[in-house]
Amino acid sequence: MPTSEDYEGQVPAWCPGCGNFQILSTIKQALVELGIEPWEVLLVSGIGQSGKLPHYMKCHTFNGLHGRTLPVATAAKLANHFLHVIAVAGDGDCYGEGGNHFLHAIRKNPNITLFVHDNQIYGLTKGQASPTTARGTHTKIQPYGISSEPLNPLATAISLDCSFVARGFAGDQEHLKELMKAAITHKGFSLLDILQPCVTFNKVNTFRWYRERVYKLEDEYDPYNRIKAFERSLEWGDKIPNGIFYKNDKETLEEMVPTIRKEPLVRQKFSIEAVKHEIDKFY
Ligand SMILES: Cc1ncc(C[n+]2csc(CCOP(=O)(O)OP(=O)(O)O)c2C)c(N)n1
Repeated sequence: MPTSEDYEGQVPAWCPGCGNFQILSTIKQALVELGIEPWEVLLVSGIGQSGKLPHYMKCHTFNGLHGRTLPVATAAKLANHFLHVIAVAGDGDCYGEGGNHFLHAIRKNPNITLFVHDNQIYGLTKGQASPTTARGTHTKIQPYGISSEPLNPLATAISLDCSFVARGFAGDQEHLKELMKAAITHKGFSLLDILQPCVTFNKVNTFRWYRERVYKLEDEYDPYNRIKAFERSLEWGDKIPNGIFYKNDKETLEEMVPTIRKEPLVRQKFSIEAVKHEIDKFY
C-alpha cells in the first residue's frame, strides 16, 4: 500500500496560507486511501499557480501549455487507459484559455478526473479577473469593475450532461477528500471545482468568507436528477452548496473505441495492416 511519503515531491513555492496547500495534501491523502500507487497516476497541468502542483508530487506528470490541460489528459488516457489520469487547472486555465477544451472534453467523456483550483482570479500573473470573478469586482487592471457575468462551471457542465459534477472547499479537507475519491473512482469525465482562497490577490473570497457560506448537499439529495442538479448549481451568495451535484453512468470515450477495448494502445504492436483492417470494417 502506498503512503503519503511515496508521493512527496519538491517543496511548494506558493504564498503562505494559500488554499493550494490543502488541495495538494488532500490529493495525496485521497490517492493513498484509494490504494493507488504513484506509478499508476498521471497528473497533467497547464500554467498557473495551480499548474505547479504536479511539480510537488512524485508520480507521472506532464506540465503543458496554458489552457491545454484537457487535450493532453485525453490523449494520454487514450494512449494508456490503465492509468488514472488527473488534470489540475486554475479557473483561468480551464474556463478561460482552455474554455473551448472544457466544453468538448465533457462532450467526449474520457474517463479522466479534473480538479479546478477555483480562486476566482488569475493568481500567477498577479490578480487580473478570471472567468469566475464576480461582476463588478475591481482589480488593478479593471479599476472600473468587471463588466462580464461570471461563468458558472457547474451549471455549464450539467447542461452538457457531464458524467460527474461536484464542488468542494479547500478549507474542509475531510469533505474534499471524499469528493476527490468519488471523482477519481467515477467512470467518466469528472469535474471537481474546488473553492480555493488566494490570500494575496483575492481579498473578497477568503477562507472566512467561504466558511460563513458553504454547506453540504443534504443526504437525501439525488445526484442523478439533472434538472434539480441544474437548479442547485445556480445557488450562490449567502449560501453555497458543496457536494456531488450530478452524475450519470454513460459510456466513456475509451469504451467507444473498439481498438483499445482489450489492450491499451501503448501495449499494442503497431501494424499498418491492422489499422487498414479496422478501417475496412467500417467502410
Ligand atoms: C496562451 C497564454 N496566455 C496567457 C499566459 C499568461 N498566463 C500565465 S498563467 C495565467 C493565469 C493563471 O490563472 P489561473 O489559471 O486562474 O491559475 P492560478 O495562477 O490562479 O492558479 C496567465 C494569463 C500564458 N502563459 N499563455
